[in-house]
Amino acid sequence: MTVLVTGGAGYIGSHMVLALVDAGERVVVVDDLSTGFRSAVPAGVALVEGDFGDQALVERVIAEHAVDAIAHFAAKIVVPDSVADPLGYYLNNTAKARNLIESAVRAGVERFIFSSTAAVYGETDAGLVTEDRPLKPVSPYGRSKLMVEWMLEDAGVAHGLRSVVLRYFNVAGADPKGRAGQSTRNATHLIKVAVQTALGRRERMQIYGDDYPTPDGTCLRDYIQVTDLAQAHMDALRHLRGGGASLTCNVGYARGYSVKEVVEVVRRVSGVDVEAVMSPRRPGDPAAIVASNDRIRAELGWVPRHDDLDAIVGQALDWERRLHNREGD
Ligand SMILES: NC(=O)c1ccc[n+]([C@@H]2O[C@H](COP(=O)([O-])OP(=O)(O)OC[C@H]3O[C@@H](n4cnc5c(N)ncnc54)[C@H](O)[C@@H]3O)[C@@H](O)[C@H]2O)c1
Ligand SMILES: O=c1ccn([C@@H]2O[C@H](COP(=O)(O)OP(=O)(O)O[C@H]3O[C@H](CO)[C@@H](O)[C@H](O)[C@H]3O)[C@@H](O)[C@H]2O)c(=O)[nH]1
Repeated sequence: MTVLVTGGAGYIGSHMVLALVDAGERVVVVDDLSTGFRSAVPAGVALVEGDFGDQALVERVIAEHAVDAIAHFAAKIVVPDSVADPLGYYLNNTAKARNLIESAVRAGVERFIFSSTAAVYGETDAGLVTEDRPLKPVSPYGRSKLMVEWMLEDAGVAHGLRSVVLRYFNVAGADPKGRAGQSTRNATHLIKVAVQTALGRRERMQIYGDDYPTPDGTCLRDYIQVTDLAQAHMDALRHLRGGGASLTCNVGYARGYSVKEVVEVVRRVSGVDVEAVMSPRRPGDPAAIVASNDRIRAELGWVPRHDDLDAIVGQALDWERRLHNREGD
């Protein structure tokens, strides 16, 4: 039995590949390396360079590797880019996911784990977001993912495909053993940008909007450590292999930090007085979004082990230093 990981050369997918290899699982990665890196796939793991929407390719991989489960990470992921290029996002994240789901059904793969996002909720009022909140995504990115959730639900009813949909909140940090991290070029994620600024890779950073209805006026987010997130997928895989029913779960720590608080943590942990310039709001950003994680704890037995923003920032700093030494990868 082999797990097919789409997007396994990317940031989060590569941590999932490590978790699978650490657990003794067989893995095959399909990745077109559009934002991922060959070097992120550990030696000994098969990397098929190609498009996950290419049904002939995917069905051949499923047959050749005896795939019994698919963990689908591959996507375009930048919220403001999705506002500028919605059709590109709907093609890659939605239309190609339709093909992949059809390939799973045709090839008899019955287990599917999907990387969804907190962006499916859109604006939320105060309090922790539970999975049954109304889904009103405010960006094409969020909509492109929500449609995949619906396809999985419908394919489950029609074809018996069982799925775990994981709605990640803001993913950050790196493998605590230093084997993987976020290598994304021109990254837009807050912690990565702040850490790069601390290390002098960027002169200054921007804080997008301080007039939100939040305690300090900047946006609140729930930062989930990437190894804890990979573990959620391992728990989901065990659930599906054990015959568990389809499920949708948030993955977050139920604790929000404002943009200003994150920048302060980066200043403290790095010892550098990062220059952060107040700027206008960025399109597509909801004011606050913090997860309830009761369901994933109860249904999948997920236990977070890395819920510590100082440590997350420390891992991101370590990885960024290492990346700099390896530039040209
Ligand atoms: N980073 C976050 O904070 C976050 C939060 C919520 C959800 N997610 C979701 O997690 C998943 C992984 O995100 P990431 O941060 O690791 O991004 P990433 O860009 O590092 O990884 C995406 C990977 O998918 C590959 N890819 C993209 N389109 C492809 C295609 N058509 N065919 C084959 N490969 C393709 C890229 O080359 C890359 O390796 C995405 O689905 C994203 O929507 C991320
Ligand atoms: O240089 C920066 C970068 C970000 N921000 C702010 O920081 C917050 C977090 O932004 P970012 O790290 O870009 O994450 P999000 O836009 O919240 O989106 C992330 O988190 C979502 C889930 O919540 C995922 O679906 C997306 O893929 C992922 O990019 C937002 O308020 C941004 O406006 C800044 O102020 N300055």
